[in-house]
Parts: sequence; structure tokens; C-alpha cells
Amino acid sequence: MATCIWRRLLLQPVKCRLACQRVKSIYNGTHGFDENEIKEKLRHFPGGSIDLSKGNDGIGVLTLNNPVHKNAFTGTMMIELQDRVKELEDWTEGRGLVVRGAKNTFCSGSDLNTVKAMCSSEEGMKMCMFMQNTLTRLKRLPLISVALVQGKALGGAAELTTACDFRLMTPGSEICFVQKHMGLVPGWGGGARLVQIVGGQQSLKLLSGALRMDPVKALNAGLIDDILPPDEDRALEEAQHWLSQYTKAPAEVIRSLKKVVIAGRELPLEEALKSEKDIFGTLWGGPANLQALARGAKHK
Ligand SMILES: CC[C@@H](C(=O)O)C(=O)SCCNC(=O)CCNC(=O)[C@H](O)C(C)(C)COP(=O)(O)OP(=O)(O)OC[C@H]1O[C@@H](n2cnc3c(N)ncnc32)[C@H](O)[C@@H]1OP(=O)(O)O
Repeated sequence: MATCIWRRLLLQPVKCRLACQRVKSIYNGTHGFDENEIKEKLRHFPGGSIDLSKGNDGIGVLTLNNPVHKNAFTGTMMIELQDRVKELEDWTEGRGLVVRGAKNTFCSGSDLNTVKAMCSSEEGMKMCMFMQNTLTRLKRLPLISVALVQGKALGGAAELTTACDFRLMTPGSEICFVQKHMGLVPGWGGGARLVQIVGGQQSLKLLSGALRMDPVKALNAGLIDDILPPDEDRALEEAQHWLSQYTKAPAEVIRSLKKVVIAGRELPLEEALKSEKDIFGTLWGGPANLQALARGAKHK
């Protein structure tokens, strides 16, 4: 289906096509998915918040905030996550994003009270489609995102980390796909994304063993990109510093680079190549390009 949407977009004129890349959800009415219906249900399970701060430097910080329950996702937090992702889609100055949990822990997955109250297969599927839509949009944001894992990232939270471009862990933290222990498989798209990140063999081990991945194991498995120094209170600063090596350039350049990678990741080769050409065309002869030429940049 995603390929179908991309195909349709690629038949449109360049300007419109690039604008339309914002249509990024997987499920809609044609799949029998009624977003308003599931949102109405999720509203019955309130608590916590998803906070977004957007820095003047183009770096955002998205905080899962429900520390009394280890930042577990309540129903309203799922809705708020979607709202914040929409806000980020409209943030044209954005270049980077850190996703983290409040109070030095990451997130313990879905709120178990919400899970217990929505235990029919039909309700589970609707929640799963809602979260897949949101996390797919998060992964497709035209900015570079990094999950900062302090403390535990369990179940749905482990899936959330895979919806970021990069993952960082602090010493003592843990990522664990506990779904097997809950009699489940990943449902927020984390299974498919995990395979893209670490490959099929490693994914099978991580999921079927519900392996508890400490930072060293996670780094060796290719699940994370780095381990931060052991100063919990400076972790956000360290993550922002780490991210800055990938975001130091004009916003339009970073955002275009991410779009090229999304196309390469998601489209058949010929379509990805055409998309790359279109994106290239938006930068060639533009301000950043002309300034670099005027500077006579050397890449020693
Ligand atoms: C797998 C499916 C997936 C989905 O697709 O939706 C899910 O994500 S289901 C959720 C999977 N996660 C869990 O099962 C986590 C269960 N919790 C734990 O294992 C532990 O609480 C912990 C996260 C390892 C933390 O342990 P500890 O440091 O010892 O703290 P407490 O256990 O005392 O927790 C403090 C407080 O927080 C409540 N809590 C923790 N996680 C959740 C949660 N996911 N939902 C609701 N509440 C949660 C915990 O019950 C404590 O509350 P109080 O007892 O009221 O103090």
C-alpha cells in the first residue's frame, strides 16, 4: 500500500509530489480503519503527556511524561503522540529530534490498564493500526531522530525506539522486546523495522528470546548507534551533542538528505532514483549550494 501511495505521488508534478509526501499513514478508511473511533476509545484512558519543545537551533525534544508509571503509554498519550508528530511534520525549520522519557527512564510500553481494558482482538488491532500510523509518520519525518534510552525500554517502547533513525543508550539501561512474555508479537511496526535495522537472524533472536539488551549487547547487535557517558543528568545534552554531528547544515539540506534516504528505504530503485533527482533539483542553485560555491569549499 505504501508503494501504491508513493507511485501515485510520483506521477504528480514535482512540487505537488514533494508536498504530498506528507501523506504518510499506512491505514485509512479504505482499510476499514476509522481513526476517530479508536481515538474516542483511547480518550477513556487518560494520564501523562507527550511534551514537545522545539529549539531555535532546529533540534526538538519529545518527552514521554508519565513517570509514576515508568512513562507507560496511556490512551491519551497515544493520541498526544500523534498530535506532536503532526506538529513536527509542519515544523519546516526542524533538523533533528531527540525522543526520550521523563525522569531518567525511557518507557515501559503500553499502559497495562489500557491494554487490559481493550483486550478484544478487534480493539487490539485498531490500537495497533493507530500506533503503526503514528510511528510510521515519526520515522518518515524529514529530520534526523534519535531515541535516548535511559532506564528501560520495554514492549511498545522498544518498538518506539525503532521508529527513530538512531538509538543511544546510557550505561545501565535496557531494551527488551517483552512481547513474547505477553503472549504477543510486536504490533506497532517494531517487528518490521527491527528486521530493517539488525536483519532477520538477529531479529528472530531478540524477539523469540525476548533478549534483555544492555548497551554493550545492543551495540554489538547493531541495534543502537552509541553508548553515552555514565552521567544520567547530562544524558540529554550528550544526546544533543551526538546528534549535532548529523544536523550541522542548513535545514533544507538536512531535510532533503532524510527524504532521499526515506525514498531509498521505501521505494523500488527506479522510483527512488526519480525521487532523488527531484529532491536534488530543489537544492541545486539554491542558497546553500550558491554559498558553498562562493566560499570555494575544500574538503581536505
Ligand atoms: C507487549 C505488548 C506491548 C503493546 O503492544 O502494547 C506492551 O507494551 S504491553 C506493556 C509491556 N510492559 C510491561 O509489561 C512492563 C511491566 N512493568 C515492569 O516490568 C516493571 O514495572 C518495570 C517497568 C520493569 C519497572 O520496575 P520497577 O523499577 O521495580 O518499578 P515498579 O514495578 O514499582 O513500577 C512503578 C510503577 O509503575 C507501574 N508501571 C510500570 N510499568 C507499567 C505499565 N506498562 N503499565 C502500567 N503501569 C506500569 C507499576 O505498576 C508501578 O505502579 P504502582 O504499583 O502503582 O507503584
